[in-house]
Amino acid sequence: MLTSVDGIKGQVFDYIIIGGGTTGLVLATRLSENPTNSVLVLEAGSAHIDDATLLIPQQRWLYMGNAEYDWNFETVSISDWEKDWEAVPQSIISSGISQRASTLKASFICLHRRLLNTPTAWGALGNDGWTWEKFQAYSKKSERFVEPNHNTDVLTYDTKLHGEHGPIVTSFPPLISNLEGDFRKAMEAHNVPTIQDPFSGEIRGTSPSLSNLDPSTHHRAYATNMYYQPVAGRTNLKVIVNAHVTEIITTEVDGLITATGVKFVKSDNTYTANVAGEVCLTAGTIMSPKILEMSGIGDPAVLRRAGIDVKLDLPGVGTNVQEHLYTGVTFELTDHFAGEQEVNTIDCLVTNLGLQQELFASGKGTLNLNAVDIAFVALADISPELNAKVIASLQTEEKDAGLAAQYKIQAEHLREKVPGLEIILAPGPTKAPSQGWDASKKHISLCFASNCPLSRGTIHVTSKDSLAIDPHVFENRFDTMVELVKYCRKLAQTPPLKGEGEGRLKEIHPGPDCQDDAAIAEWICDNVSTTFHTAGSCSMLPKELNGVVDPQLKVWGTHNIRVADLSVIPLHVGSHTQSVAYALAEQAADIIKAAHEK
Ligand SMILES: Cc1cc2nc3c(=O)[nH]c(=O)nc-3n(C[C@H](O)[C@H](O)[C@H](O)COP(=O)(O)OP(=O)(O)OC[C@H]3O[C@@H](n4cnc5c(N)ncnc54)[C@H](O)[C@@H]3O)c2cc1C
Repeated sequence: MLTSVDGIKGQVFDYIIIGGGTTGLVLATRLSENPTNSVLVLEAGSAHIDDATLLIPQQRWLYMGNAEYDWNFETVSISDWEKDWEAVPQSIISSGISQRASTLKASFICLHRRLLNTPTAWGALGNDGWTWEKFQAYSKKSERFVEPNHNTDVLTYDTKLHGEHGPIVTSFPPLISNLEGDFRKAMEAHNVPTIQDPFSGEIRGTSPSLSNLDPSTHHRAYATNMYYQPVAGRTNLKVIVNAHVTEIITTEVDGLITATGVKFVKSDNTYTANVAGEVCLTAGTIMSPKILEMSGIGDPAVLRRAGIDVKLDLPGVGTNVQEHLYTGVTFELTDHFAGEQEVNTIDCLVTNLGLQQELFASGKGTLNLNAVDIAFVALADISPELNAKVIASLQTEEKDAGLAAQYKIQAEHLREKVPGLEIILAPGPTKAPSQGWDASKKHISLCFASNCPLSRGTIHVTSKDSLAIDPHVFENRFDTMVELVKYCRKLAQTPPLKGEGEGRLKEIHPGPDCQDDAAIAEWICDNVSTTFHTAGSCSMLPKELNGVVDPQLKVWGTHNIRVADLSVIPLHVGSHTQSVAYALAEQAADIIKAAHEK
């Protein structure tokens, strides 16, 4: 239950979970299944239980950048830009990475994907027990799939691949764009097949994406309402919100750092919560390394610079940060019909939001519209020449041992055409109307993301209060993004997506004036964004490969501190991360339970 600081006075908990977001609430729910375990969750954000701002997924403009919901993190300037990065406006750079605050950690459009090769790669990087089979089993454990009863020609699936009894309801959005069939045929014309259901793990191709939406309410289904709320009455599970953790309190026992409690600030007062069992960090990729460093665990040079006493020399903390990069080409739709059906786009959310809000509850209207079709492709699909160039560069570049092990796998993936790029058929523009489009018209975008980054960023404290997030995103060239722009343009000219005659897709961003590679690269610099899929800052890797946690998710050199959020991913997934976070947390819960049953 939600509790006050007084509600935990004098208690010593079996588990303290830092961060009540996606992974934290899964862990809290599972660890408190045993009534003899006492579990405390400390969450920096507010509760926002039953908050329509979050429950209606398409209302992202209400929470993005709103300090009540959003941490509004900013990155530092990109440090090693291939071109003269002084010329790049700071706004692009500083809008790099941001995460949401609150127990109600929510995602945008809620797309679920699973990619076979990545959990296998985590195992190959020295992590016994991390396999595709386990990942698939834990994904199913988190999921309750509801079959669609509309657009069944487009919304294909294989029930065998989905969970039936898990907490997170997955379904397809009630409203689709109606351009999906034409998009698939255009992709097929470029030798990218249509696949029935990507949950098999073989995702190369175009397929319909699931959303974490409850079709009985049309609301977002996520950790707060699907894991936590049903068990909120458990007396052994306590959650304090608006509790900002600043430090894990430790002592040394038998040469291992051992947590005895957690320091947190609430309403400007500092408190300590005591632990007898374990501290589990689930504060997310950006804040988990910060909390470790604030606790004296990290690279001694970083800690000393920030004025923090070194308790444990662990140089991997805050390194190996990986992110997906995202933007899109936007087109005005000059013909509003695909065959007999009108194309649905989100433009009318700008011109007639009131009507759309009225329609929402009945499952109608544009607030129920979501992107459905995503094509996952390999770099070799869009440019065999660039693919060969990147593979060669991975073999010759100098790097540390941890990165060398990851690059070896990334080169294999590139050779084997493992999809590392995605193209999304998005039913709307990529920018706000103030940035140059007319909301009285209809728009679609071919959005794209580069999901298997070669560069690695860092997240480190610079003092006791400040954090430097340095994404290093363009260190390994942005030719891939340039090729993706060209590929999306080619797709827009491919029948039947193109439409009749001159075509129905009139490009407005970047627009016809942006043609040569240098101009496209410049446009990308100005328009690229995070996908909020940041991972890797507390990587699960052998210590000698710069790892932070072992395969049991325990911080190397500690007795009872684990990290169980997306920061432990040692090599980024080529898919969206939310379903990965649920599966990871389910596996983490079993690891922790097993450790204490011994
Ligand atoms: C805007 C946005 C859109 C997204 N869209 C999608 C999507 O469409 N599909 C998809 O698959 N994925 C999406 N994601 C990604 C997905 O939501 C994340 O990968 C996932 O939630 C990560 O889970 P986590 O538990 O690691 O971290 P989080 O869910 O971020 O949880 C961390 C929690 O810790 C809390 N915390 C941080 N520091 C402290 C502290 N010092 N003390 C106490 N608490 C603290 C935070 O407030 C937060 O609640 C999106 C993410 C964002 C931000």
